Amino acid sequence: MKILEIKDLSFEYTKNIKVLENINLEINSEDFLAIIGPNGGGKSTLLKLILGLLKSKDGSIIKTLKNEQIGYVPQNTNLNTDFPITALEVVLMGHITAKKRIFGYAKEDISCAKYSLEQVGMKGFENRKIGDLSGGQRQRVFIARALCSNPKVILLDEPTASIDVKGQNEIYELLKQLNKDICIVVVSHDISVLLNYAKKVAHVNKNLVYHSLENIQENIKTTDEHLCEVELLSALGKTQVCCDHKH
Ligand SMILES: Nc1ncnc2c1ncn2[C@@H]1O[C@H](COP(=O)(O)OP(=O)(O)OP(=O)(O)O)[C@@H](O)[C@H]1O
Repeated sequence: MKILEIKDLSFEYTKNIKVLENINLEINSEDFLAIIGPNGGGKSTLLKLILGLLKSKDGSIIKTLKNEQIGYVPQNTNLNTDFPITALEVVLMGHITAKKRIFGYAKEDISCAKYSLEQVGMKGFENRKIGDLSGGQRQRVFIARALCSNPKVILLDEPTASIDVKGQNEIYELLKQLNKDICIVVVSHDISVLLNYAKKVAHVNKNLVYHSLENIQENIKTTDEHLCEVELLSALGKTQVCCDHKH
């Protein structure tokens, strides 16, 4: 099912300097879409437009979802890890109805937050301080926070930045599990990891070039731990992957 359609979308922060130009993209409920591209290419801007945090005058974004059905895991979550807040409290922050009352959170909000932690493999960590968790565990907590509103799609901006290769794979395995029920859209530079999980790739560098990966993933697997973006794009080019884009 189509959940989002972007048509002829352009965006500029500064007048006459386009950061995104003529973007066309369709996202379906079962997708695992990787958004790749160089620094400053416009990936985060595209996510913010999808989330409605930025608005554009040019083009349209048609969503069949309510805003609360879109989960978001931002880049470099700006959380002071010295702040004495527990994993459970971080997750509760993502619960739209959760309000701290005089005697604490409502029982149903707490059980929902606990279930989200369980979904990301963090059962038993509810009362651990967020600052005491590893980078990978902390990222799972932020994914649990996004899961709280029962989203149909989760957008993640560089979810594995500063996490080691083992931790990256664990996060992507988790996303693969979640993708059984939820559409996943990930901005990432971790090309080799993404290759094993993404079903589609959108390369964003002001324009958007779309690739379906389904039939070529096997061909471009390498023994290297890290496949750089140039190698990936060259592999995509060699295998003549069809792109439904206009240059
Ligand atoms: N708030 C802003 N005001 C003005 N320009 C901005 C703003 N945010 C981003 N930009 C500019 O827009 C362009 C795209 O930035 P964006 O953060 O979307 O790129 P990105 O592909 O996500 O980059 P990275 O991979 O480095 O995170 C860059 O040139 C950036 O400097």
